[in-house]
Amino acid sequence: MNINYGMEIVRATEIAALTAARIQGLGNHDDILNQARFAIIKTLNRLMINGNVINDRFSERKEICKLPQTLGEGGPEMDLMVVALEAQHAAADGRNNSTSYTVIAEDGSIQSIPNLHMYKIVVGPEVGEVIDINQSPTANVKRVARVLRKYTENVTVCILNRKRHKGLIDEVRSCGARIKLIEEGEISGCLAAISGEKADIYMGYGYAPEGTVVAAAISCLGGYLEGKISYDNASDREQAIAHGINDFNKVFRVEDLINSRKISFAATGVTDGEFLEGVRFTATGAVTNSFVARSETRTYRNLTTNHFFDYNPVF
Ligand SMILES: O=P(O)(O)OC[C@H]1O[C@](O)(COP(=O)(O)O)[C@@H](O)[C@@H]1O
Repeated sequence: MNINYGMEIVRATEIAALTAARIQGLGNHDDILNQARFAIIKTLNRLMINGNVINDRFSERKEICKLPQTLGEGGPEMDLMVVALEAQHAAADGRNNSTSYTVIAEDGSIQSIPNLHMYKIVVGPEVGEVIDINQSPTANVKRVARVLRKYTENVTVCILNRKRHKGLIDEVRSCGARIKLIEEGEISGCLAAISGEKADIYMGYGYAPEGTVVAAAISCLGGYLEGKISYDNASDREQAIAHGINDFNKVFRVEDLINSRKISFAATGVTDGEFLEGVRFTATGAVTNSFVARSETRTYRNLTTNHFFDYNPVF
C-alpha cells in the first residue's frame, strides 16, 4: 500500500471513541454502540476506497444499526473489519476496557469467520510459536515462563471473567501463575499480551471475529495466536461450512485468518483499558489515545490527539 491507510482509519476510531465517550456511563447499552457505529460509518465513508466490510458480529442483531456492506467513496477494493465499540456494556456502564478498532487489508485477504466462540491463546513476539493450544494451560504457562526466563509465579495470564473459564482460572492458579481478570474487551486483553506490558499470555473463549482483529494486530506487530472454534450443535457446524470451514478441529493461526502482508490496524481507547487510555474531556474538547500499526513496515505509532470542538469536528 502506498498510502498509509492506518493514518486514515485512526481518524475513524478516534471519532467513534469520542462519540461513545460522550455518552459513557449513561447506561444505555445499545444506544452507545449504535452511536459509535453511526460515527465510524460516517468517517470511514470519507475514505477513497471500496471497503468491503467483513466479520461484523452484530450484522444479525435487529436493535443494532447495520454496517453497510461497503464503506468509502470509491477507489481500490479493500477488506475492512470495523469494531466501532468493543465492550459496549463496559462503556455504557462507565467501566474500563472499551475500545474502538478498525482494520484495513488487501482485498480478499481476511477470512470470513462464523459468529461463534473461539478458544484463543495469544502471546507476544518475544514468546512466539512455543505455545500449543492442544496442550494444557499449565504446559503453555510453563513454556512461556521458560522462553521469557521468568519464574512461573511471575507470568501473568489475562483471562475474561466468565463462568465458563472457572476450570481455566483454577488450573492457572494451581500452576502458580498470576492472573489478570478482565470483565470485557478481549481484543485489548490480547493486545496487552502481545505488547507484553500488562500480561504475558491471553487465554480463553471469546468470539471468533475478535480473533481476526487480533490476527491483524499480530500481522503488524509480531506475536503468535492459536484459536479453535467451539461447535455446540449441527447449526454451528453449518454456519462454519457457510464460511468455507470444513475442518471442525482446525487450529487457526494468523495466516489462516489474514492472508496478506498489507494490513493496517488502528485502535482508540474509549474508557481506560489494558492497552490504551480512555478519552479525557477538557474545557475545549478532548484528548484521545490511539495506536496505529502497518504490517509492511512494522511501523507503529502511539498517538495522543487533541480535539477542539469549536473547530469543525466531524461529529
Ligand atoms: O462472554 P460473551 O458474552 O460470550 O462475550 C465475549 C465477548 O465479550 C467481549 O468482552 C465484549 O463484547 P462486546 O464488544 O460485544 O461488548 C468481547 O471482547 C468478547 O469476545
